[in-house]
Amino acid sequence: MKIVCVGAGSMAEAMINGWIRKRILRPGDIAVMNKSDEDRLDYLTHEYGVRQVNDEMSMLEEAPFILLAVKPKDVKVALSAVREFIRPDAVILSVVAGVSIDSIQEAAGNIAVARTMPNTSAHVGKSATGVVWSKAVTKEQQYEIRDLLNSIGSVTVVPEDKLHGVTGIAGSGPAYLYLMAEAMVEAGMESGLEHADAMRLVRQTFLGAADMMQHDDFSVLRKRITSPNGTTAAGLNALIENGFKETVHEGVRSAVARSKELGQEYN
Ligand SMILES: NC(=O)C1=CN([C@@H]2O[C@H](COP(=O)(O)OP(=O)(O)OC[C@H]3O[C@@H](n4cnc5c(N)ncnc54)[C@H](OP(=O)(O)O)[C@@H]3O)[C@@H](O)[C@H]2O)C=CC1
Ligand SMILES: O=C(O)[C@@H]1CCC=N1
Repeated sequence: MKIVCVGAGSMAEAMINGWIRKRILRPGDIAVMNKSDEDRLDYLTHEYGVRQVNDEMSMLEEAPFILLAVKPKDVKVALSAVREFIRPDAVILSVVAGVSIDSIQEAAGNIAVARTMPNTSAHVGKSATGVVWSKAVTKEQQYEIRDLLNSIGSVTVVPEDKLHGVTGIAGSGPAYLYLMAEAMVEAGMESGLEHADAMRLVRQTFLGAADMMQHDDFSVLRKRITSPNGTTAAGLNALIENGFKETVHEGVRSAVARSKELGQEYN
């Protein structure tokens, strides 16, 4: 047993899928537990081959890593139910928004904690993950954690207070892009495109742009598309005049503020 997932929802599944697809962990290395949704656990076992803790809390005693993937409001109750079974030399890998290392250690006992902020692109091994670890995390454990996180995407080590910003642009970030994509499909259909065609065109536009973004600054890429007085200039001017950048700033600011609120509410 390598890792027990306390919480088996969207984020846990994305990471499990990434780890298994990237062969960093075998299904049998992973066990899952949640609050009450047994059908969910059966789905994860059927889909990925992972094990279920059920009442065998002794599985936690075998695990060098515990993935904490419950909602902030559930952290204290979830950890109080498992703390006596967590190995003293284990590391809690938390993906919980806002909840500090200190709060997790207070609820779990003085266990080493790595606080991370991934996103659901972990499903396809392309998460943008921020991480910070408590002093008790050994160098060896840091390497293992980096392997676990690198296998599902990129890893950025930040001071703990910067994880709010990571949450604002990366943890929540994919949702902003999906909203933009939805709006582009709707607008494409308004221009007369069939839904299926608009979906295919928007998907490929995002896919191509994401690849291009690996090689050049975003403003350089944008300028290469913007012919003087052309269609892109018309589109960008309308977006900017209608407050597009301010709106994006406001969205990120709101997510960052909510992350800080969660920290205050549940620390
Ligand atoms: N979704 C995302 O894109 C991201 C989420 N996160 C963070 O990941 C965490 C989980 O989010 P997400 O996966 O979306 O949430 P979900 O609601 O999908 O999953 C929450 C899980 O926690 C379980 N749970 C609740 N209470 C307990 C408990 N006492 N003991 C054990 N398990 C419990 C639930 O079980 P049950 O179903 O039985 O109630 C469920 O499996 C959050 O803290 C979130 O901030 C971080 C980055 C991205
Ligand atoms: O929306 C949330 O609170 C979680 C954390 C980042 C993405 N989803």
